[in-house]
Amino acid sequence: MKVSKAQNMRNIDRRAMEKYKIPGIVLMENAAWALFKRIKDKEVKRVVVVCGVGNNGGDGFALSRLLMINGYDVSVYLFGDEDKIKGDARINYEILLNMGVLIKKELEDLKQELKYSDVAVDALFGTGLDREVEGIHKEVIEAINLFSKYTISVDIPSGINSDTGLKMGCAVLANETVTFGTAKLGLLINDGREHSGTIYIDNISIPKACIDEEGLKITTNYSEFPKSLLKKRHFDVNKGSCGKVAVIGGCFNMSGAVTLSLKAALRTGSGLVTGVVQRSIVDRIASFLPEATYRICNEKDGYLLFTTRELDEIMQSYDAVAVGVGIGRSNHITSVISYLLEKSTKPLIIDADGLNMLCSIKARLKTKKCQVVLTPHPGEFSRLTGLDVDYINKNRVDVAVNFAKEYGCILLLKGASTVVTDGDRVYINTTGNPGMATGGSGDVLTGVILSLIGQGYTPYDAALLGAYLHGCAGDFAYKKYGNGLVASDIIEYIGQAML
Ligand SMILES: NC(=O)C1=CN([C@@H]2O[C@H](COP(=O)(O)OP(=O)(O)OC[C@H]3O[C@@H](n4cnc5c(N)ncnc54)[C@H](O)[C@@H]3O)[C@@H](O)[C@H]2O)[C@H](O)CC1
Ligand SMILES: [K+]
Repeated sequence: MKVSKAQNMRNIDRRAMEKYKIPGIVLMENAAWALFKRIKDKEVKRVVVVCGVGNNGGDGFALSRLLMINGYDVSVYLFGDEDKIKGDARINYEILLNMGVLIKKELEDLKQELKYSDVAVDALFGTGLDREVEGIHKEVIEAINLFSKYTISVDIPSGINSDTGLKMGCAVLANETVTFGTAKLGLLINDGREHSGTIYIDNISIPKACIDEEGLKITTNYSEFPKSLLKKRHFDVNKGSCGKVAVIGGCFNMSGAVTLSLKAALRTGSGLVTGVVQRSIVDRIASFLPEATYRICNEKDGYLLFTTRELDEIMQSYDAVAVGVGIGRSNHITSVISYLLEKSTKPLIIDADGLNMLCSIKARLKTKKCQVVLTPHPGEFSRLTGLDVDYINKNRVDVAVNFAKEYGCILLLKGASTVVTDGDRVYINTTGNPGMATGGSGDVLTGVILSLIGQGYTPYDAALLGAYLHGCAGDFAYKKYGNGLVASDIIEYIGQAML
C-alpha cells in the first residue's frame, strides 16, 4: 500500500480531476460512501457528524445526507465560518440546507448529543490542517475525546499533521480512520499511529495509474502486503536448501540473546542455523537449543576472540551472518566488524552491541563489498549518528533515509512504527504492540531477518517482511499474554504469522 504526504494527495486529487476527468464531487461522494459502509457494518442508530469548513467537512456533509436518507438519526454540527465553505463542500452543505436539515453550532449541545450518540464522525480537519488547533476547534476535539463512545475520523484524525503525524495542539483519538486514495504518512508515525485507531483505505474510484504517476516511494503494510512476498516452499527441499545462516554473538554474561536469535531463525524456516559463540557459554545455549549447530571460538577477558582465518571461514560457510546480539563491547569486536565489512561478500546484519561497536568505524560501510542491514533502536541510532533521540523520533523517515543513502545500507529503525529503508524505498510497519518492548525482542527480529535473507529474500525485502512478521507474531503473543509477553513468546508465533 502506497503512503502519501499532503502535497502528494493534492497532486493525485488534481490529476484525478484534470487528467482523468473525475469530478471532485464524485470523489467526495465516494468518500462519503466509504464512510457510510463503515457505519452500516455496525449496529448503530444515532450518529453525530462534526464538520469543518474544508473538504473534510464536505465529506461529512455528504455522509450526513447518505445516513439520513438511509434512516439513521443524524445530527450535523459545523464549527468555523460557514462563508468559508466553498466548492464541493459548499454543494453538499447547501444540499443539506435544501433538505431542511438543521446545521447545529453549539458546543454545549454537541457535548450532550455525543453522550447519547452511538458514533461520532470527525470531519473537522483533514490534510488541510495547517496550524495549531485552538479556541472552539480545540474544545470540540476535547469534547469528542471526552464524550464520544465510538469515533470515526474522516481521512485523518483532526489535529494530526498529515505529514509528521504530530499532534498540533490537540487531536481526536479515533477508534478508526477511513482514509482516501492512499495511506497518509501522518497516520502511521508519531501521535498519528495511536490516534488513528484501525485504518481503512478506500480508493474512492481514483485509478491506480493516477496514484502510480505520483511516484510514491513509501509503502506500508495493508491487506495482503507484505505477506504476499512470502515464497511458497516446494516439497523437494532439504535442510541445506532452506538457508545456512550464522549468528556471531554472546559473551561471558550474555548468552540468551544468541539463543533467541538462533531459535527465531529456525522458527522462520532456516534449514541450518549456527551459533558462533565462545566455549564458556556454548553448553548453556546448546542445552536450550539442540536444533542449532555451534562453531566454538576462543575468548579473551570474557569476550569473543577471532583470528582472520576463522572469520574468512565463517564468511565462506554461510549464506548470511548476523553479528552483535549479546556480543558485549570490546575493541576486538570493533576490529572483527571492520574486517567483516572489508572482506565479506555475503549479507551482514549488524545489531545490538555490534551497532555500538560500529560507531567508530561507520565509514567502513562506504567501502564494504556486501549488503548490510542495520537494526538500531533510536538510542543505538543516536549513538551512530550523533542525532538527539527526540529529533530522531520526530523525523524517523527522513533520518533513516538520509543515513541509508549516505552509507549504502538497509536501515531498520525500530519504534512505534518501524521504518525500513534502502535510502530510496521506504516501508513503514504498523504491526506490533507495546508489550514487545521487552528484553530480547530485538534479538528475535534479527533472527527472523537473518533467516529470510538465508532463504533467498533480498536484504530489503527480508528487513521489511521480518519487521512485519515479528510484529504479527508479537500481536498473537499479546493476545495471550498482554504486556507480560516475553521475547520467546514472539518466537512461538512466528510460524503462525507466516501462514
Ligand atoms: N482524494 C482525496 O484524498 C480526497 C479528499 N477529500 C477530503 O478533502 C480533505 C482536504 O480538504 P481541504 O479543504 O484541503 O482541508 P481540510 O478540510 O482539512 O480543512 C482545511 C480548512 O480548515 C482550516 N484550518 C486548517 N487548520 C486549522 C486550524 N488549526 N484551526 C482552524 N482552521 C484550520 C483551513 O484554513 C481550511 O479552511 C481531505 O482530508 C479529505 O477529507 C475530498 O473530499 C475527497 C477526495
Ligand atoms: K478528520
